Amino acid sequence: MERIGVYGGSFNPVHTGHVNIIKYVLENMKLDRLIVIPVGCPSHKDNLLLNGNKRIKLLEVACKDIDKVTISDIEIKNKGVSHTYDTLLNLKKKYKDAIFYEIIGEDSADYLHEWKDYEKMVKECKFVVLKRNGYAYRAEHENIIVLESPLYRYSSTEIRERLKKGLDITGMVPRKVHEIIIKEKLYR
Ligand SMILES: Nc1ncnc2c1ncn2[C@@H]1O[C@H](COP(=O)(O)OP(=O)(O)OP(=O)(O)O)[C@@H](O)[C@H]1O
Ligand SMILES: O=C(O)c1ccc[n+]([C@@H]2O[C@H](COP(=O)([O-])O)[C@@H](O)[C@H]2O)c1
Repeated sequence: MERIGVYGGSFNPVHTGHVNIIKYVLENMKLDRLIVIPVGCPSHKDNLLLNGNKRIKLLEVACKDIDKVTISDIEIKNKGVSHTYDTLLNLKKKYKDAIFYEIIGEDSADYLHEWKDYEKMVKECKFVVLKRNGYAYRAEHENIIVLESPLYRYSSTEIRERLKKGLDITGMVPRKVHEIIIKEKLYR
């Protein structure tokens, strides 16, 4: 059975932590494929995100050299609020005989029980939780796997704030992503 990782997020913008998480999970969960899904319209926060196609472009640049990774526009193309369970059902139609591993950080895991259709989702896929600074999540279901992952630095918020203040973000995002952010004056 194909092992498919699904990594959803705002990616506003993609940062070095995201990229390291992708590499770590691919390796440690022995995934055959990992689909990165930038959110279209978030259900749980204001939609003040950079345009979806720009976020996709930055993700493509960031993941260009990582085997087995694809960036999906499924949530960005769909009108309406994005819900992970709806996306999972869509993917299940396309990849019929696969096990899905939803990749999240501990901060997301902390309110996972509030996600739409959480009870159904936790029976139909597995969650893979990555450690995050300042959190101490404990799994409450056998399908939630907490990895003993390294602590990855950076958050998109931190990067947006630095850019607004005109501060340097070298190393916080992949080099090519940095170049585009500067060239196109994103997040100013
Ligand atoms: N440094 C990190 N360590 C562990 N998990 C992370 C890290 N950065 C992001 N994640 C996880 O990756 C997923 C997507 O993250 P997201 O795109 O929201 O980035 P973020 O840095 O948390 O953004 P923001 O600061 O805008 O909230 C979420 O489940 C989040 O918990
Ligand atoms: O489906 C839900 O109800 C739901 C509620 C909160 C968050 N999510 C998803 O969790 C992922 C991480 O969210 P965020 O805000 O940390 O980028 C992203 O793909 C969201 O769509 C999903």
